[in-house]
This record gives sequence, structure tokens and C-alpha cells, in this order.
Amino acid sequence: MAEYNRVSECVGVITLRNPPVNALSAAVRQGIVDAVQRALSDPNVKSVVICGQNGIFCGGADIKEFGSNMTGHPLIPMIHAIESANKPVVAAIEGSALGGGLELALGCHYRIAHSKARLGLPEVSLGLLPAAGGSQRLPRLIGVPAALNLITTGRHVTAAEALQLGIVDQVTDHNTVDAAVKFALSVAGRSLDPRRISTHPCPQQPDLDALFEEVMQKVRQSARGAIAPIACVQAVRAAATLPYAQGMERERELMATLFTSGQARALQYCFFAERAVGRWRMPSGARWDTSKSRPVHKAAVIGLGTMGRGITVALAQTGLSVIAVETQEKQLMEAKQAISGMLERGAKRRGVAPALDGVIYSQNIQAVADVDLVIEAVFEDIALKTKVFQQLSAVCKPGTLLCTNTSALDVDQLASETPNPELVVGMHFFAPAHVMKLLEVVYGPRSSPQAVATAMQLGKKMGKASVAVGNCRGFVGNRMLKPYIEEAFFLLEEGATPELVDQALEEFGFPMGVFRMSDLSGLDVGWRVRKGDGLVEPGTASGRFARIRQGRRYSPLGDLLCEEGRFGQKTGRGWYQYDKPGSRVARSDPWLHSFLGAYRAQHGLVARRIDHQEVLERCLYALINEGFHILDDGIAAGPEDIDVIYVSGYGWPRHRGGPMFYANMVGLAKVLERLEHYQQLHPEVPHLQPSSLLRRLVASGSPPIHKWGEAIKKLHSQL
Ligand SMILES: CCCCCCCCCCCCC/C=C/C(=O)SCCNC(=O)CCNC(=O)[C@H](O)C(C)(C)COP(=O)(O)OP(=O)(O)OC[C@H]1O[C@@H](n2cnc3c(N)ncnc32)[C@H](O)[C@@H]1OP(=O)(O)O
Repeated sequence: MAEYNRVSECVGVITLRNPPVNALSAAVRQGIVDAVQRALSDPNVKSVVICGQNGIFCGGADIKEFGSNMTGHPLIPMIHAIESANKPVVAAIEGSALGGGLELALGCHYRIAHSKARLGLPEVSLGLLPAAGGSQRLPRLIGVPAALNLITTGRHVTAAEALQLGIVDQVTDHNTVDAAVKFALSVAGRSLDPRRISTHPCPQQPDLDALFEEVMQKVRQSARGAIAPIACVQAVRAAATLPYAQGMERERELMATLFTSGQARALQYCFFAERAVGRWRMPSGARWDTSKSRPVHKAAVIGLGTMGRGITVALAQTGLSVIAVETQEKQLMEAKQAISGMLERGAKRRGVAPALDGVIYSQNIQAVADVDLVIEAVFEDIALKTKVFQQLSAVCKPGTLLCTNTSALDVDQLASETPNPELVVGMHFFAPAHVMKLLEVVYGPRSSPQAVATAMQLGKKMGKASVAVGNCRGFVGNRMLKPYIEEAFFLLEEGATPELVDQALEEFGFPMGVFRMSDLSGLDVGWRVRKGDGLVEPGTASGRFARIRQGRRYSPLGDLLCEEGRFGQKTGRGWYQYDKPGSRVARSDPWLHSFLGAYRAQHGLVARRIDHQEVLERCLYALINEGFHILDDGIAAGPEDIDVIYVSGYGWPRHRGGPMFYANMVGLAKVLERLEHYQQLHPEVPHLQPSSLLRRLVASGSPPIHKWGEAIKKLHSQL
């Protein structure tokens, strides 16, 4: 797991070998310890180089080991042994040096990086801190402010930035190991004392207390309840104020708290879930590893409203050539200007040239004749979309993939309007499409595995968390959102305020509560859907029956607000009030409170005290319950798919792992018991009726989340 060779007579080269990322498993740690020992005891060896095989230095500690009893040689003494070696040790960094990988490099006396390498201490994103001395060495090397930035955000830096910060000593465009060996030869025999970072004091920093106070305040605000970023600040503070040995002790104490925390489990689950969703499978048995994607060189977007513009930018930024079609000249010109602006701003942020020439604008759908894939993003109207699909089928070359960005319409129905339904899939982007990470790839019963593979591949290329899901109303994300929003409306009827509901959800970790979120996305969106579903009834009927529609409890509160012209932020009024239309600062609105009072009086509802726990249980368990229905229906292949969708697209706090992971943490029996409790109180609310899958999982002993897949298969086979 770590290979040792002697090169150029007197340089010992230690190569980490643990594909795919050379993680520091027990075997690798032991291999390094043994190899260092060999190099130091060989009188012919004057210096040592540590590198990784296959163009990657090291992706850090082996995260899979964190869930088990960690055995084997510990990381910290291993790194100390390297730092205290009496021969120079040079890290040759190619690919990535992350987490424990960078901590290992910081224990070396010198670091040489390839120009394309990326370095970072991303432990915070796994609910941890750099606890192999990273929180103590990095501030000593690059100063407190820069180290705080890197450690609390976990961001990866380029080799150029690492050089500028002083993390690496040299950057090369050539073979890194050769450069490191040459360098190691040149420094053999030099004094190593100044190169042992742990012996340095932290660079002086004026007004240290004020700096830490300011950073801590910022971190608390953005952490939304996550504990690791705060522990990271505390650890760096120890580096700045304590001798190294005491700082290490503090680092260990803080890590001990984080290591066994539910948040660390949740964040590490997210890490693996994000990778697991790439290994998609369909109920037909088609899978990621047996379905070949088609190359996409040229794509088209039809309809350049907000979504179409964002999709065009996302596609163009991957280097694809894009035909952007909008039939109205004025809209086309406006879209061109907006898209160019977005491309320019994005390119500036990323330090690259804007892909302006990659987009060709046209008013004529014939322009898409030779593209490999089209994404339709016209208005959400089935007749219009059907017409577009029929035109595309006539215009496009054979084999062109036809994708719809619909969020609410039936992908199967659209597919059935084309001569080649196997070429049709949904690509459900989230606004703004060039920013939001999530992409639901929606397959119907007739979508070909190749079409799904191509859309998933394209999503990956665009940097999206792409999740393949089956076709149903609302797909996965919006389908689960419906009971969540409905419960929030019911809570208002029963005595809550938008402020109370939002506060409970924001304290849970959502960036925005349900009402602030509705104001942002526009109340008229849901109104239009409810109208289409025949749920909206005009008039002022009162009493219980006025709140039953299609046989189930219904709250017309959202409709009534829309009738008042309160569409949210864009009209300056919604569940909150805003200084002016478009303004973002939500303020409590006395009008809304008296409106709620009058509504309750009209319907004979007596307001009662509702606490945060009830808000969370009713909104979140209703959403989770729908997630179980989705799993039972086979719309999502596993809980990871649902969790990735919620964490990357719906603001579910990552440190709580996603709704299904959260249910697993709370305990399935408890979720079931609370749903039963609320269902008894509200028998006219079907979404509180526990899903049969949840019941069956509890009856089968509540298996842990990684065993749900197996359990679901077994339960289905027993049906
Ligand atoms: C009682 C309490 C006691 C407490 C005390 C405990 C003391 C313990 C002390 C230990 C101190 C440890 C301190 C160090 C901690 C760490 O190092 S944590 C890990 C930090 N590293 C990372 O976060 C990097 C994670 N990896 C990546 O970002 C990327 O994988 C990559 C390296 C940039 C490569 O990207 P890419 O090429 O796109 O490949 P991927 O698809 O992401 O990955 C390929 C597969 O590799 C798996 N993998 C990646 N990294 C790791 C890892 N570090 N460990 C295990 N596995 C890893 C990844 O999951 C992929 O596999 P699949 O999931 O099977 O697809």
C-alpha cells in the first residue's frame, strides 16, 4: 500500500498506492511508517520523496474507516515521525492533496506541486476538523487569517494560490516526482530545523481577539447549526494562542466531540450519497454501468425565459456549442443580452474567457436540425409543449435526444406525442439553472437507457448533482414539497404565524422557512397549479366544509392571498411585507395577522399555541412520509437519491443528511408513532397517513438506512 524505491542512488521514494485516491487507510499508514523507517535507516539515502500513484497525491484519511473501529498505526505519530526525520522529506503533489493528505504534506519539510494540483483541508464538509495537526500547522505556515479561511470553508486552492499563500515551495508544469527528486537532492544535508512547521510560532497578528470574534460571528451565521465550522475556529485559535503540544491536545479534544457526532455521520453520508446517485438504475433493470451515453457536441435550448437562459449558460459553460431559440424577436434580443451578461460574470469569477461565441441565437426552430440534444424550456402548458415536441421530431436529425424542463407536466404524455418516445427524458433544472446544483433526470417507461445515460452524463459535465428519477406528478422534489407546504398552511389555520413556522424551520437549518421561500418563488405559481387541479373556488364560504376539497382537507389561505394580489416579493406583499416590489427583506405584516384572525373567525377555528416541535414534526414528517411512498413506488431507486435531491436543491441542511437520513437518525418507529398521532387528530389529511413502506420497515426491525434497499426488495418480493 506504500511502495519504497531508491532512485538517483540516494533518494528514497515512497509511493502511496491505494486507488482511486490513495486514501490513508490503515494499510497505507503502515506502509508509510515502514517505508520511512527504511529510508531513514539506509545510510545511502540522503533525502526522501513522498508521492502518490496514478497522478494523485492523496485524498486524505479513508472516510470509510470512520464508521468502524479505527485500528492500525495512527496518523498523528506517523506525521510527527516524518517531520522529525533527520533527512529532508519532500512531498510531490500531483492531482489532489486533501485533508489528511495535505496534513501529511505539511509534516514534510518541503512541498512541490504540479500546476494542476488542488490542495485543501475539506474536513469541515465532513463534519470534522483537520485533526492530524492540520489545524495547528497551517496557521503557523500561512498565518491565522488565511488558515481560518481555508479550514472553515474547506475550499480547495489551486497550486498557484498555494504557492502564493506559502503552502508549497515550488510549482512545476513537468513531472512532479522528477522535480521533487531533483529538489530533494539539492537540499540534502541542509538544516531541517527551520522546515519543521510545528516548531514555528504563528505569524504575529494584530488584534487577535477582535479577528477571532469577527470570524466566529460570521461562521456561526453561515453554519446554520453546523458545529464543525465553529470547532475549526476554536482549533485555529488554539494554534494562535497556545504552544504546539497544547494546541494539539485542544485539536484532539475538539475532534473527539465531532468525530462521533450525528452531524459528522450525516455529512459523511452525504459525501457517499452524492457519489452513489451516479450509479443509477431503472426499474427495467437498466443501469449506469451497462448503458452507454451518446456523445453530445451540440445542444439546443427552446424558449429563453428565466429557465431557458440559465440552461443555455450552464450548457455553454461546459464548452458545448448551443443553439438558443426564441420565436419572438424582442424576447430573443433581451435573452441574448441577459445570457451574455451571465456568461461574462461567470467567466470573470472563474478567471476564464466567456463562452460568448459558443451560443448561436435563432428565431427559427429549423436551426436545431443538426444538434445532438434539445432541452425544451417553454411555458408550462401541455398543448404548447406538445406542439414544440412535434416540431422538434420533424426538424431534428434522427437520434436527437429530446428533453423537457417541465416541473409539473407528464413526461410520458409528451413522449407519446413523438414518434420516438425512447429518445425523450425530463431534465428538470432548478432556478437559476446555471447556479443551482440539482438536476432531476426524469425517465418514463419508454425512455431508453441510452437517453438516461446521456442526460446523466451531461448533468455531470455541467457540475450538477444529477439524480435519475421515475415519472410522477412533481417527480421527487416537488412531490415531497406538497405535503410540507400543506401542513404549513394547516398550522396557520390552527394558530401559527408565518414567522413562527419559518423560525422553527430556519432553526432546524433551512436557509429559509416555507413562507419566506414561497414569497421568493412567487405565490402565484402554486395558485396556477391549484387552479389547474380544480381546487380553487371563488367566494367566501365558511366553516369546515369550505375547507374540504376533493374529499380531503384543503386550506384556501394561499388562494385568498393571491386574490388580494399578494404574490410575494415581486409584488412587495405576500406572507410578509417588503419595502418595495422585488425587495428581499421580509418584514412581519400586521395586515396578514389580522387577515389570519378574520379567516379563523369566519371558519370557526380557535387559535391554539403551536410550538416548534409540532411545526417540525408535521411539516417534516409529512414530507418524509411522501419520501417513503416514493421509494415504495420505485420513483426513486434509494434513500440517497431523495436525500441528494433535498440537500442540493431544496435547502435541506446538509449536516442533517437529507430527509430520509434524518428519519433514520430520529428513528423510524418514532416517525411512525408521530405520524399516527397526527393522523388521529387530522383524519381528513391523507398525507399524514403513514406509508405502508414505513410501517413495514418498522415491523421488520427498522433496518439502518444503508440496508433499506435490501429490505425494500425483500418486502416487495413478499407482496
Ligand atoms: C472516540 C473519538 C475519538 C476521536 C479521535 C479520532 C481521531 C482520528 C484522527 C484522524 C484524523 C484524521 C484527519 C483527517 C481527516 C481527513 O482526511 S477526512 C478526508 C478529507 N478528504 C476529503 O474530503 C476528500 C474527499 N475526496 C474528494 O474530494 C474527491 O474524491 C477527490 C479526491 C477530489 C477526487 O475526486 P474525483 O476524481 O471526482 O473522484 P470521486 O468520485 O470523488 O471519488 C472516487 C472514489 O473515491 C472515494 N473516495 C474519495 N475520497 C475518499 C476518502 N478520503 N476516503 C475514502 N474514499 C474516498 C469516493 O467515495 C469514490 O468512490 P465511490 O463512492 O465508490 O464512487
